[in-house]
Amino acid sequence: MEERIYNPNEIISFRKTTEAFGGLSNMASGYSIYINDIIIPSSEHLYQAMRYPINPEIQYKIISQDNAMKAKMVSKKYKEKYSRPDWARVQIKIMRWVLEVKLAQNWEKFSQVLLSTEDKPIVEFSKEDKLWGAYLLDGKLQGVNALGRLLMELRQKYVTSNERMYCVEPVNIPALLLYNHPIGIICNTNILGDFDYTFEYEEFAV
Ligand SMILES: Nc1nc(O)c(N)c(N[C@@H]2O[C@H](COP(=O)(O)O)[C@@H](O)[C@H]2O)n1
Repeated sequence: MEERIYNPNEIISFRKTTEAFGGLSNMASGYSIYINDIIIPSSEHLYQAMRYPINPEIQYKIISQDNAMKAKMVSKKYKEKYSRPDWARVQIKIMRWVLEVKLAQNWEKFSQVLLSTEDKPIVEFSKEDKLWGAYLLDGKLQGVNALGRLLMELRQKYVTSNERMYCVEPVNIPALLLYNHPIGIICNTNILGDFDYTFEYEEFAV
C-alpha cells in the first residue's frame, strides 16, 4: 500500500484510547471478542495472537495480558523469531478480519463510533508507525495509514450502508489457528455483549 498525505484539519485522528475517537484504536478496552470459547480482551490481543498460529503458548501469553499495550509488548519479544513466515504478506488481511470481528461482536458501540466520524478520512496518529498510521511532517500527516484505511472501508461497507453483519468468514490463509484449533465462521455470540439471557431466566423461574 502506498503512503498518503492528510491535512490535519480535515480528518478524524485518534491516538489515545481515552480521546473522543479512542474506540477506533485496537488498544481500546470494552470491545472484547469471543472465538472458539475464548474471550479475547481487545482487537490488539487478537491481531497479535494471529502472528503465532503454531505457538499456542505464545498466543496464551498474549491473550492473558490485562491490557492491549501489554499484549503488544509481549508479542514484540517473540516476533522476530516466531512470527508466521508469511506475516508481511497476510497482516493486512488479518487486520481487516480482526476489525470485522470487532464490529460484528460489538456492533452497537463500534458502529456508533464509526458513524460519528461522518465521511471524514480516519487517520491513526503515530509518532513512528507509518504503516498502520501516519505522522506529522511539515504540518501534514504522512503515512500508509493502513488501520485508518481499513476502518474507512469498514465504515462504508457495513455502517453507513446499514448492512449490519452478524457473522464473519475466516481469512483465506493457511493456519488460521487459535490454541491449535482452526478458526471458522465467527458469529455474534459475544457472551459479554449483546446476548440477552432474560428468556432463559424466565423459563427456569418457578
Ligand atoms: N498505541 C499504539 N502505539 C504504538 O506504538 C503503535 N505502533 C500503535 N499501533 C498499533 O499497533 C498495532 C500494530 O502492531 P505491529 O507493529 O504490527 O506489531 C496496530 O494495532 C496499530 O494500530 N499503537
